[in-house]
Amino acid sequence: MAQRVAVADGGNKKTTRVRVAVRLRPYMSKHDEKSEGPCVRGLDSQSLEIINWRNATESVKYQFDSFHGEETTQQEVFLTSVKPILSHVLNGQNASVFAYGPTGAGKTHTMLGSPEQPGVIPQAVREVFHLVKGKKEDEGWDYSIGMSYLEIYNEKVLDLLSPGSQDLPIREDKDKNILIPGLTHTTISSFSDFDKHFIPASLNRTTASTKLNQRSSRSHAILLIKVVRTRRTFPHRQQTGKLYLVDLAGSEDNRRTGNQGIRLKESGAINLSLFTLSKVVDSLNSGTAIRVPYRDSKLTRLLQDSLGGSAHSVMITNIAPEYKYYFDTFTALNFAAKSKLIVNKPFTRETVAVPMLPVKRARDELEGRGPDADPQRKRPKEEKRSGQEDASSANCNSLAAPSVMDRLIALEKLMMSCQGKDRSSVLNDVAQSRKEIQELKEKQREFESKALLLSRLAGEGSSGKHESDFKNSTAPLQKKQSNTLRSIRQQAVVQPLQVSQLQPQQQLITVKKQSVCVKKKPSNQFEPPDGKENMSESSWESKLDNSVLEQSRKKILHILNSGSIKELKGLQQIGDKKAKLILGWRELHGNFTELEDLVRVEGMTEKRFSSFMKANILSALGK
Ligand SMILES: Nc1ncnc2c1ncn2[C@@H]1O[C@H](COP(=O)(O)OP(=O)(O)OP(=O)(O)O)[C@@H](O)[C@H]1O
Repeated sequence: MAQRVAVADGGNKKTTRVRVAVRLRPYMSKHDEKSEGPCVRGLDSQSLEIINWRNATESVKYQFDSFHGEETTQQEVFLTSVKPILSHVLNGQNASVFAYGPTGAGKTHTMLGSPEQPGVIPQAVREVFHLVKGKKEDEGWDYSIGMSYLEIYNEKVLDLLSPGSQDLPIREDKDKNILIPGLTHTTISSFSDFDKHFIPASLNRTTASTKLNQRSSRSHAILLIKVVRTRRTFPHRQQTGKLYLVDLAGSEDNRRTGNQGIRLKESGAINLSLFTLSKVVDSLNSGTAIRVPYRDSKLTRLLQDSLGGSAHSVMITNIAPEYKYYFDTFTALNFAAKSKLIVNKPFTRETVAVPMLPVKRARDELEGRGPDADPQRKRPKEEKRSGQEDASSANCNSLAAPSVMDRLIALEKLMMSCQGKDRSSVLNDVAQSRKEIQELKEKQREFESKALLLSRLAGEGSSGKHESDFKNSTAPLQKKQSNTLRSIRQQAVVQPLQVSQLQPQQQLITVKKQSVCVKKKPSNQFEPPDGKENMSESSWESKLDNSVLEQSRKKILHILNSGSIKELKGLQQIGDKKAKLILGWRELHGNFTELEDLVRVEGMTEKRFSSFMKANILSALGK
């Protein structure tokens, strides 16, 4: 009888790094309503540059294991990034290839492709058969190849070869191999045999139409190719190599995808598992983590024996060049480049004087007094700033108000300086900043129709003055200056949140007050919902000393913002499900600004919140 042997990698326990490739999808004008042109482009076979959000005349350069530009063919991607790891699978080692990136950036195209342009999956399977054929002739091993195909949808493991099956469990055997009992495993004898099973199973994958992609993948699709080789002679040693080919669901910003209801829930699960994946890749690549957080999502748990350890892994990060993907691209690049050398362009900054609207103007806009105030009046405080920032805000498609800009600058510095540190807090900050930016951008759009044309100096004064410091022969990457863009620039300066005398916290509240979707109540003055029961729910608060109450609230907020699942579950009325929802919310939106934000978590009504507060504060006081 065949004996199973544990597969070791020459006794070397060192965790291998995840190789990172980036693929840029061709520019598509249909994704660029404002005709702004691309905001990212390749430099050479390993690096690319993206326009700096702080100043469109600058760019930031990233370097990866490989970069595949817009022109790269499916075959080139396969040959450079995937083929080199396949031979290991025949030697009983594990490997994984996964496509990561924003929705609509080309993951499915890269992994699956089309009959005319087959992607990584068909090419890799063909290659495995080819390699096995080559091996058989001279070595004393018999090979058998099998496949399983599953999707992780809303944190459920579903068998795509057996549609309609239930959520499958993920287990680990004593040799630390990951198993999925009940998952269909089919032996395949040729590539056409594979196709016969794979193509109909692919149609079982959960997809749906979102604003950004008509056929957006709503699940992570995972193809497992297992190669088992058995020694022909006694004692018939057997080795199993696993190859995971993964088409991840897109990382999403729900404001842009227009997701609601079920799509929003799917998106929460998608983003949560991608966040965990980013932590796992980060831990593996930094080499400093004591514990790689594989168990925090089904996706990473399933890939545990094929990602890190002695496995060979490649992440292909897909990005799109259009401006509307800018922040998704930026985030994806920062994720992908975490363990890479991020080269920050050393710019000689020229100060460009940009006339800014007075602070009052923004208020006038907010209060509906119209934009008739003197457009030449300047904000004294803003003028004292470096000038560089003024130029930035004008040039950069009005991405952010100063407070957010400051925050992003700090964040960017942090990202560049903390290689090797745990970056989950940085990622949280990124999520928070993105949220703020989105809110600001929405606000801007509201005022778009009212905004007066301000000064053309904002962009024109600076756009020709800076020269790219990149040592490449290509022309500087600059945004096309469409009419629409100009008007957006001008909105940058009428951004109502540039009220410099407000503290950041106050500014945030201002945004939220204007926001349609955020219910806001001043902290410490939580108004109870209507109804008898609620009246009694609130009366207990008035019996407590204010400072005691405030202290308890702070403690609860602290746990909500930094507690692990276990710590969250330590709170009254928070079970496993709610703790996970809170964690998920936090990962998507960043920290809770105040306790009342909790009502934004799925299933937390105001009534429940009220009762949650009472239970927790009273229990903390031992009442
Ligand atoms: N390199 C490429 N060359 C040509 N077309 C491409 C390329 N990459 C992507 N596309 C096209 O762009 C569109 C979106 O790509 P795709 O569906 O692969 O994105 P995705 O990242 O898988 O999106 P989602 O996460 O929503 O599933 C498709 O029409 C696809 O054919």
